[in-house]
Amino acid sequence: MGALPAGPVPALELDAVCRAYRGGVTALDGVSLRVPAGRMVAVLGRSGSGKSTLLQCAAGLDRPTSGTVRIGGTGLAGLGEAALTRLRRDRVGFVFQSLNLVPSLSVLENAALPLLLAGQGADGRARAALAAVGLADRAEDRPAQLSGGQQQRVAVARALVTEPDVVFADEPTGALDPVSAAEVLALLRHAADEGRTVVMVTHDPVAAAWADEAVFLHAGRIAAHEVAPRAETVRALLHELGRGSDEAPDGWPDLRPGPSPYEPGAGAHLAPAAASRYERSPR
Ligand SMILES: Nc1ncnc2c1ncn2[C@@H]1O[C@H](COP(=O)(O)OP(=O)(O)OP(=O)(O)O)[C@@H](O)[C@H]1O
Repeated sequence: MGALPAGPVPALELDAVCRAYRGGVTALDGVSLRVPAGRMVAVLGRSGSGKSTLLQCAAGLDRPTSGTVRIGGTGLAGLGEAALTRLRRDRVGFVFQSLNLVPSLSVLENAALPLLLAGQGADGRARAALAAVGLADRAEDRPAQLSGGQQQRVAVARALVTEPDVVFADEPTGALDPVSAAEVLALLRHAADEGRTVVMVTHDPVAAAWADEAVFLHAGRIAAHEVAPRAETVRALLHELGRGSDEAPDGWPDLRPGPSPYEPGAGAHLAPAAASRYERSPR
């Protein structure tokens, strides 16, 4: 393989990442992905295509069998557990579908949790993070006193409280009604517009339309990607994908073993985000 062209360091870079599980399942089979700072990427694909595994490997929660993951140019493979934990704590935020809020803690304490765990003063920053998600007045409540959408906004506040470079979101809107989902998506979009990188796994074509790019996984490989995705085209691609077997569906660009669409500079042609911060306008 030739030397990579020089360019700005991507916020997130996966190079030929494979993840095989015992028992012979290859969940990821040579995934390469480069995401510059300030980009929001949606990861789609049918159940079992490897989306969660991709997120786990990219976030340093799981270690690939082979291939490399870099966050801000730092290779994760070379880090010991303590350094990896620090990197995750300082530079990465997570939002999960299952929220993971601590019921016995207040909303404010939940938002502050990453800072508290790091032994840092948390109150001011956590209040600011709560204000940013519109929940300043619910700081003293317990999570159970909030709606599902509000709880997910607390989870977003917690993910952003450390001002991370990269935010990973796994089905962040899966359990929400459309209005609450739009509120959460607007917050993630806003984070990207502020310069953070957002990688979001979703099954929802409408959610994917908030992203700058959509990546479609099929049998552990990137089968296609779409720049400035629209819900209708994402839906159509997912439909095609659903009809596929273990091979890339007919008519899909098979990107193996050619270059990744995420080579440096690949995003330079992207149109600026079409949406206002809190309301996604149709493309
Ligand atoms: N710990 C594990 N041990 C063995 N196989 C696993 C493990 N985790 C995932 N797999 C397998 O790896 C493949 C990819 O799983 P993954 O959870 O990444 O898919 P996914 O696209 O996120 O699916 P879903 O949309 O259903 O969440 C599947 O075949 C799954 O069964």
